[in-house]
Amino acid sequence: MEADAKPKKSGPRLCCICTKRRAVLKRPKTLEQICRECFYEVFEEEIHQVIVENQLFKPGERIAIGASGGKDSTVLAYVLSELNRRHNYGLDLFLLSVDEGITGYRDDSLETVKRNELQYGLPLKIVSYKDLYGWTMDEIVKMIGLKNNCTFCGVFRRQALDRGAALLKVDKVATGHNADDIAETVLLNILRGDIARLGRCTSITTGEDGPIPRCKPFKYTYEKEIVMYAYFKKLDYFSTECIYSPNAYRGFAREFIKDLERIRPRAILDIITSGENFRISTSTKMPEQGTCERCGYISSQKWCKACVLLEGLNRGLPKLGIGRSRGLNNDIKKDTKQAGGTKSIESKQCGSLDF
Ligand SMILES: Nc1ncnc2c1ncn2[C@@H]1O[C@H](COP(=O)(O)OP(=O)(O)OP(=O)(O)O)[C@@H](O)[C@H]1O
Repeated sequence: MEADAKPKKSGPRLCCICTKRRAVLKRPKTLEQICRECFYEVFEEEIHQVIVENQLFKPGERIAIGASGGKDSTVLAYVLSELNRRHNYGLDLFLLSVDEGITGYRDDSLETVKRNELQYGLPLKIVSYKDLYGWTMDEIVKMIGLKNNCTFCGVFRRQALDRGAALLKVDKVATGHNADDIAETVLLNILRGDIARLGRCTSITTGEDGPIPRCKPFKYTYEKEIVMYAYFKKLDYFSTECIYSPNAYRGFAREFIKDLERIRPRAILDIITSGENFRISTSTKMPEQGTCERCGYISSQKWCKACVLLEGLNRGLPKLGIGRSRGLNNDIKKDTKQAGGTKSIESKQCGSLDF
């Protein structure tokens, strides 16, 4: 080194978007070093673009936000109400919570949602498994144990959200499913060979043929960015995992995706794109949509999954609706010589593979 060549002073790294303010974070999706203000802007703007490009909402619509009190739905409620104001979407927003009856988990997270109701000025409706089905998850777990309890919870929650949405008379339900959730579900559906669900799990809007459509404004939003946003904005959310969720298979898929993301952040978006581009062979038998003969809810079987599971619980035979090849619908089918012979590809072990 020459005597007069002094090492350059390295000042604070500047945000690579505005090039003015100091960079305080590395954006997980792109690894760009950016400032807090630019992070808020790109985060919110990307969600706005997704909403506009996919025409998720129409002016004047009533929208229920599925609010669990967790980070995703809390950020969704906050960002949707901000965007609604800023861009004049003209939406009537509501918070809709399902109380599964899990002591030490949902009761605490619902307290968070009640605070969010005041913080964001969004009316809240709570529907409970106890009122709808006569059972809390605590009671179900007491009867069936920890194995398969997610099946009950997932199936009941799906229907409970629809029923709550009907009570609120909303046009659509928006949920906080994020890009990581969707990539994980693509992978799980491939691993299980679940073609029907693989075909629809990447759709940003689902259930348009059912009672109330659902949409996922966070389809392309990374979980790490949601956590960062909630942290910097100091949003009030509940961060404990469900005490009854020992779903190891899903856990492995989640870890695998996190490992891929560490090496290559784009992996999450690429898995979603792969899921979107799968083509279902025309010879694959798909379930036909009908209505449950018992409760009138959408179902591809004689009875919907919730009624089958409930019947099992009430008869003291909780395994009745679990699994693929056995179960009440098959008994019903046999009894009534229902249309057929097609093996059901609807009844899977994990209740949350469908959004
Ligand atoms: N009990 C509930 N009541 C209302 N909506 C719910 C409930 N549980 C889940 N949801 C909706 O489904 C989405 C995905 O739920 P999931 O159980 O995968 O939780 P998550 O990914 O941890 O999301 P969150 O951080 O919002 O809890 C949530 O973001 C929310 O919109």
